[in-house]
Amino acid sequence: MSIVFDAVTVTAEGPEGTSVLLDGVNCTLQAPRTAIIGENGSGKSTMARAISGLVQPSAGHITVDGLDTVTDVRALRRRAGFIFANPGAQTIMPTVREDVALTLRGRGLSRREVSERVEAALAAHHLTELAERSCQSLSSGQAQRLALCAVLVGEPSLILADEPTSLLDLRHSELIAARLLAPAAEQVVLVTHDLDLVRRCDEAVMVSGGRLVRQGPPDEVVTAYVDSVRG
Ligand SMILES: Nc1ncnc2c1ncn2[C@@H]1O[C@H](COP(=O)(O)OP(=O)(O)OP(=O)(O)O)[C@@H](O)[C@H]1O
Repeated sequence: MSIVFDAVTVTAEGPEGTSVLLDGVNCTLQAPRTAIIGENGSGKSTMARAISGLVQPSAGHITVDGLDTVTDVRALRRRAGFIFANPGAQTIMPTVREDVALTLRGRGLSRREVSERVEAALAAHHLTELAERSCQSLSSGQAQRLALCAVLVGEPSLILADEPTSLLDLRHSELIAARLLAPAAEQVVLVTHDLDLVRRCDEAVMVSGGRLVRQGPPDEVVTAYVDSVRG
């Protein structure tokens, strides 16, 4: 798969006028696992949200395997799974099991197939014991695991994950990192501050002030990032 940013600018209107969130970003992301890194407010989440079509460029275009993120958004949503930074916003159904099953609705699967896939996904994310719990009653880390589980059960070709391990304890960070870095999807794009996780990806890009300032092997990009912070 290939994600192409072609002269992408994203702006937002606020009380203080127009803010530039992304500023003329050009890049092609095609490594199986790409990490987006940078300081708070640099534009990482905006990049991820723009790839998913949740945010629209005010200039330029983004394509995912040739699908335009604005005009082909429905086709794109069928292929991509998005894990938000605030996982509580992502649960729709009352219980954990129902929320995972929702992803498989409308796909023409038999009840048995749905049930088998849901139970396997719950087990893989250590959620079986919480399956009947109300989504609203989960801790933040449990909600983050549920969000990932509900995305992965749909077997998307592309996973966009915004800080997927930020709320997790060490054991579950490892579990989720392993799930994301294993070939769970053809392509995974992660926004993260976890530099160990970045080093386990195939490529990294660094964003600063809404611009893409570096792209390359994770070790090199992490070193440039650390140097830029420490001066
Ligand atoms: N709707 C909006 N209106 C105005 N400014 C916005 C809007 N959304 C984001 N921003 C600003 O755009 C900039 C980039 O935000 P973004 O969420 O992409 O940063 P980030 O790199 O993901 O940061 P963090 O590491 O803190 O999650 C920030 O300065 C943010 O305040």
